[in-house]
Amino acid sequence: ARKIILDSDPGHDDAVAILLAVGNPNIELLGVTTVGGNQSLEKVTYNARAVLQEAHATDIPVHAGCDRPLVRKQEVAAAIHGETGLDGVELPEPTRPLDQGHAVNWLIDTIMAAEPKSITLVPTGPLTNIAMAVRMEPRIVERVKEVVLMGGGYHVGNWSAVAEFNIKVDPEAAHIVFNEPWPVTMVGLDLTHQALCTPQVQARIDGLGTDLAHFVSGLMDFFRKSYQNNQDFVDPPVHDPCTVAYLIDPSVVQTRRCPVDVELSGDLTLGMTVADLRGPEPSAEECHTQVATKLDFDKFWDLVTDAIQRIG
Ligand SMILES: Nc1ccc([C@@H]2N[C@H](CO)[C@@H](O)[C@H]2O)cc1
Ligand SMILES: [Ca+2]
Repeated sequence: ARKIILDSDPGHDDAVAILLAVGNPNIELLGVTTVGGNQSLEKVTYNARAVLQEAHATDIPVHAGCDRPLVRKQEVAAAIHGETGLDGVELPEPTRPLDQGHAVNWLIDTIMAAEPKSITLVPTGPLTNIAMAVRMEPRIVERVKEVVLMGGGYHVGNWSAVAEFNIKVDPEAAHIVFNEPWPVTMVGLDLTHQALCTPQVQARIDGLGTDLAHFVSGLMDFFRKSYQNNQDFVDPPVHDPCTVAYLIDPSVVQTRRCPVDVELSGDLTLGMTVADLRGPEPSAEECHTQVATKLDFDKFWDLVTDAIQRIG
């Protein structure tokens, strides 16, 4: 199984990413780390613990990380995820205490103790924790198998005309992560806006009939209303699990190798992930970054539904 660490800010779609990682047998979720993003660090950390509780996965450690960006002031996405960061459902009381120690230290210790190239980092929030870990222990860059992150977009923005929330909230952290010489797959909005939870998809999930199925459906109801009211979408795009789905089955997500860098000083373009799609596609030896382009919608939702069913 593919060993992963989910660095997240739950968040409705982060929650689905956690469930996909817990439910799919080809993924071994080593732990969840949290970062301030969709809501405060305290709220997203509670939410991560509650989602794992709901999935009966109380063996999975949760470590809290950075509560704000490296440089800039914190911004949350309360309009999308609500005051709790996971509005729309009753959250179970987590029985597993929050694991002690800062997420950045746990990330470094876990990666340095593991077989080289055995752990995949899956960030689905602002990249503050990952950037801090890289600066504290540069050797994690050569030891990590790859980074598959939800963030950015080469033609799409959602927190500005051209920038995506996870990147724009902490662009300096993103700049660090994209410029280290490790394999980075950017699963950006170009891809995740295809991962729409249509009423048909939601009905199929709800139809599983379990408490967890209804929990996920409740999350999607809230997420749909938020997206309708704030982003003029009919159906909500469930961004974060696209990263895990790609790791389970690479055929679910088509990619294109290209240079990607993060704008740090543009008035209009701060936080933009600038992908250079010109000319022939470079090789992996020439270019360590790739972007996700096309989603296999049916395969993706099959994986999500299957994981929810397997958890029971
Ligand atoms: N409008 C909006 C803002 C933030 C997010 C969160 N940030 C990423 C998408 O921008 C996802 O990780 C999601 O959790 C989603 C929608
Ligand atoms: Ca997220």
